[in-house]
Amino acid sequence: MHDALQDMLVTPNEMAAIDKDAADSGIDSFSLMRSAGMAVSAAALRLFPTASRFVVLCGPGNNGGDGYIAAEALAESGAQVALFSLGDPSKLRGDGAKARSACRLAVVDIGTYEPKSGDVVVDALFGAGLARDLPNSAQDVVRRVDASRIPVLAVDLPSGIDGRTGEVRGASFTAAHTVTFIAPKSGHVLMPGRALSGALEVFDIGIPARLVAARASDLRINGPAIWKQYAGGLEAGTHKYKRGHLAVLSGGPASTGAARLSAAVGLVGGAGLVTLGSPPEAMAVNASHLTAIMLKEIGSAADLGEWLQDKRVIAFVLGPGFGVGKKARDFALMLCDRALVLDADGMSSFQQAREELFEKIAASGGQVVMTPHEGEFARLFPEVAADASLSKIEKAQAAASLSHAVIVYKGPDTVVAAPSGRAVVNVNAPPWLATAGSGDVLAGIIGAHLAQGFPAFEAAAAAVWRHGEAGNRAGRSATAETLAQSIPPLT
Ligand SMILES: NC(=O)C1=CN([C@@H]2O[C@H](COP(=O)(O)OP(=O)(O)OC[C@H]3O[C@@H](n4cnc5c(N)ncnc54)[C@H](OP(=O)(O)O)[C@@H]3O)[C@@H](O)[C@H]2O)[C@@H](O)CC1
Ligand SMILES: Nc1ncnc2c1ncn2[C@@H]1O[C@H](COP(=O)(O)OP(=O)(O)O)[C@@H](O)[C@H]1O
Ligand SMILES: [K+]
Repeated sequence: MHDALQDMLVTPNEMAAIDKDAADSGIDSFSLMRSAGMAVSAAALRLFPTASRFVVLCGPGNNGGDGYIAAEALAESGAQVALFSLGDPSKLRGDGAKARSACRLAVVDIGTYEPKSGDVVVDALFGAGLARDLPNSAQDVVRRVDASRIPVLAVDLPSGIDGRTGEVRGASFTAAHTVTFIAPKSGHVLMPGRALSGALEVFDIGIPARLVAARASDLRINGPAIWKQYAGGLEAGTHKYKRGHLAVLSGGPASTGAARLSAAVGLVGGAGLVTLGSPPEAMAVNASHLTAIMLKEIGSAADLGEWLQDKRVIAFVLGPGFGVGKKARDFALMLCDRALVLDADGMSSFQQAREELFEKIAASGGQVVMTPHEGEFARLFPEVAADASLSKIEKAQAAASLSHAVIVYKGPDTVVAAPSGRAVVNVNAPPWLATAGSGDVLAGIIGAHLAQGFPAFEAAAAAVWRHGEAGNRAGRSATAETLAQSIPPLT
């Protein structure tokens, strides 16, 4: 596969540009539509061999055009097909009109469709061109189909999903399976679009890879291709300092567990050594719970300053259980020129002082990763969080640009974004990662990667992926402790 196409994600606008480039290069757009429609019909027959009737719902644009091609192909194969249209099919234009006239089935208004058991709905109402909320007549049919629980095969996107944001526009079908073309759209991987798309199949309708690659942005689905160049095997002659020294800063005596969890994960994640920096009053409790992790008393900024003289301490994790306040701010500002994971309390401490942090990150040139969940994101980037026009990807990109840090915007569809705009969306995380301490585990894996010399973006992307894999290995009863034991090796 062309390198630029590996795991690529496109927005509907980029898809439209690719489409136009294809037409300008002399490719017949109707032949693309025919390939798309044929792929849908093949998927319908393959996935639903016992369907008693395929109900093809066609919209007013090219998504509907794909539907007419699929309906004709299904009928040709001998299947029972019923065809419904949203709006007057005589108003179809261009390829859509051509597809309608090549379909010999009678078409009736969508308002008359009553779902019956044994039906399979082929949803070709709207795809990438959905520009506003679904019209009421489409929302009504979505509700009827939902209530009847008959399976839905979506063409390109479940109608109602915004292909850029993954959000529901009024209402959306819940598809068992979606056949999309050329590349997944961001709306297929962002929630709730990902959950509503069901299994996603990407079909190559024949647009040359060079045309697609020319429009490919720096947006990908997260996977090993992103970081594999930093995750090579260990050389036989390595030693623990070469593998990297990670430091994790502990909170006070009543809240030490989170930092110890990150520290333990740091070793599993591949750092050669991990030291827990502890305030004096928490030394005893930390000492009583540590074995392979080293312990150092770090009570004040002066202690930290002295420790920073040791350039072999490569990376730092600050935030888990640390406590919100001036000490966290002082420590964070001292660490901006190193490799730093600023998590939890480390970020929340800057709610009223973020400019100071962002300026320091910009001026210091370190490798800083921030890991907000939705609440922390809204605290640190309220104006971005409140902008309803932005997708989660765009929000993470805006936050990275504002803060000059790599942003890991956590959740079921974690987005990692760099200040340059480069971004990945993670898709391997199971819902049981939502368990107390799971974020501390993630911070520890990122720290381990930074200690090993990964650049911040790759460190974060690889960690989010390994965290997801750990969840899959640990299974549904995962706790932060079992997650920590289930992190897969880097290669
Ligand atoms: N990419 C490719 O190479 C290929 C793509 N292909 C297929 O093309 C699909 C994209 O086609 P598309 O651009 O015509 O968009 P589509 O989703 O059919 O909707 C647009 C129509 O709906 C209308 N409309 C929009 N929102 C509305 C609303 N809420 N309520 C009412 N109306 C609304 C809008 O009208 P307008 O907004 O202009 O008034 C317009 O008429 C893509 O998903 C894939 O299936 C394949 O054929 C193979 C090649
Ligand atoms: N529904 C979900 N599906 C997959 N991953 C999730 C889901 N909810 C949360 N996560 C992941 O679990 C982790 C939770 O981190 P965080 O919110 O900081 O929790 P904690 O503070 O309890 O450690 C994040 O990596 C997040 O992406
Ligand atoms: K659709």
